[in-house]
Amino acid sequence: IPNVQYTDAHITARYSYQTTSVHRDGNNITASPCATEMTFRTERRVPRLGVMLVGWGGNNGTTVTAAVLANSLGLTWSTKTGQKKANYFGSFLQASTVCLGSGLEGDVNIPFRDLLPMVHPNDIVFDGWDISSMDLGCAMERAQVFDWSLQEQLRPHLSLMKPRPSIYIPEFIAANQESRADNVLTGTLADQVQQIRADIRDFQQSSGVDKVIVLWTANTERFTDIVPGVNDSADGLLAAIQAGAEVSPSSLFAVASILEGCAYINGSPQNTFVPGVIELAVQKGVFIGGDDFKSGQTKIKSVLVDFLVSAGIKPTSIVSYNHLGNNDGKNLSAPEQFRSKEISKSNVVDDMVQSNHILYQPGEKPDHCVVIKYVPYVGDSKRAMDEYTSEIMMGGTNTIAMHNTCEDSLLASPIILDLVILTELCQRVAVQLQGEEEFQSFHSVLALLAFLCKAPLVPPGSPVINAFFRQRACIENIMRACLGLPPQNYMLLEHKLQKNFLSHMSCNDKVSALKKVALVNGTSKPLTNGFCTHEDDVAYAM
Ligand SMILES: NC(=O)c1ccc[n+]([C@@H]2O[C@H](COP(=O)([O-])OP(=O)(O)OC[C@H]3O[C@@H](n4cnc5c(N)ncnc54)[C@H](O)[C@@H]3O)[C@@H](O)[C@H]2O)c1
Ligand SMILES: O=P([O-])([O-])O[C@@H]1[C@@H](O)[C@H](O)[C@@H](O)[C@H](O)[C@@H]1O
Repeated sequence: IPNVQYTDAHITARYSYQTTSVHRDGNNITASPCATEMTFRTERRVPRLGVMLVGWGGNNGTTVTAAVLANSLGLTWSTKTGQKKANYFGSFLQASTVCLGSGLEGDVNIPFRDLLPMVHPNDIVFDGWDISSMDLGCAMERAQVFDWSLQEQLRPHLSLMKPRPSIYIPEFIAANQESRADNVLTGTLADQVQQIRADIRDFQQSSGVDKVIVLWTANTERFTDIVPGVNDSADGLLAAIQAGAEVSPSSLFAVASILEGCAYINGSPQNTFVPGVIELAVQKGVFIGGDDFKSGQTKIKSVLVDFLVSAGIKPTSIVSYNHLGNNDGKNLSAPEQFRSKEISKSNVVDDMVQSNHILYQPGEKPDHCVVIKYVPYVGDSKRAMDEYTSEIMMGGTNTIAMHNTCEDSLLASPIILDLVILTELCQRVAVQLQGEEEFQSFHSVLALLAFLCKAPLVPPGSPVINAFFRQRACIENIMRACLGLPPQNYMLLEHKLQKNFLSHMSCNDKVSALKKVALVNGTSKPLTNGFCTHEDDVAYAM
């Protein structure tokens, strides 16, 4: 296809970025179509990826590591409801599909992961840190997430995995975590940052991975005050660390990762990314992303409120209650740590509410209440109850109530995989604007991860989008752009006119044969037959 070129090294696609520029002059609004010509270039070689988890011995850390091991070993196990098989349900890359387009046979849907060459979770190598010294076999048992018959198969492998000693500053997490802290670094903050950097290098060298991504899935910290001269600039932050000023463990890990050239993702709600961290990431051209995995109640909220507001129904009261008994819940039972979570769970409706000035006056928003209670007996099985009350036509009200029970770590673990795999893919994408020589990468603040986060971190001045399907379409359409394919428009005009014009469409069907290239371990060779499944370790390219 003329606008896409395949070499062994790259997929290079010329793309016309079509937008609508709007100018408002009083009550007059002018909308003009715009086209920005650009070229997307994607490296095709998929690297061997190492993921270092901060909080590796926690429920999420052990669960995601164990799940990858179970999938890579193809494990099955017996339960009271029958035989279970390892899978990646809950990962949008591994377990959801996209409509590639339509042909004479109708829509063609393919696995999301097959749009572009990307890391397969089975191939990820894990390592990490924890303030608890417990090996991952015992930590898996402590987490109480997996069936016993599965744990027995996994334990011999996981027991060999031991978290590295970590940075521990008690004031940042709940006091009830102190009994866990038997695996902590000593020395100055600068010494500890150097140790974390050495750990990253040691892991890369000993494991033989090509690149490392660091992800925080340790406990939620209290928010950090932004202090001029301490954390409001990169230089100030580096000097503050040398001087031993107050810097949170999560920010210290971010600094260490960035200085080692490793992307850093924050799966918790605290403000790890103080201005100094963001500036350092931009200076070093390293990706950062977060905050707070969007896994359960908040994910549903970003769908339900979008549906209600888009349908012209006015949510006026949202109450999100849940209780859980895992260690995360224990940490969140402390006020300052709960406050961090309350903030990230509360801001998720802002963009949808602000988009509809018919329903809401400027500054008006629904009542929104977040409650989290710690009930040890229920463990990782979070019980969530939500109530959405809305105004409907002519003074009517509509109340939606829902109850949602799940193992919280089995919701978060696939999110962790999507975060690191999408981040690694973005590290291989570059964009050249027409008329410019150089190719540029995405901004260091990787806003594309918004789909996976409760409180998306975006580049300064960028809009924060929380609406679930807008976020998902953003990822899909950017990946389509890398293939030179237009965004999905869902118009299906070919079926809506009096005369069906399918036969007149100058599209793929007219192209003698889609150039399909099998991508096997980074090399490429022409396919001899039709599309293959991912299980054949191929990706599609047209
Ligand atoms: N569905 C979910 O599970 C979900 C969703 C969104 C966000 N989160 C967030 O993910 C994080 C982890 O959740 P979890 O259920 O795995 O919690 P967890 O308490 O089971 O695990 C956290 C781990 O971090 C360790 N830790 C604490 N401070 C540390 C430090 N400074 N360095 C290294 N390790 C440290 C703890 O020892 C523990 O093993 C929490 O912040 C939680 O709020 C979880
Ligand atoms: O993802 P979600 O269900 O909206 O939010 C969850 C909270 O409700 C839960 O109490 C907390 O322990 C998890 O860390 C997660 O943040």
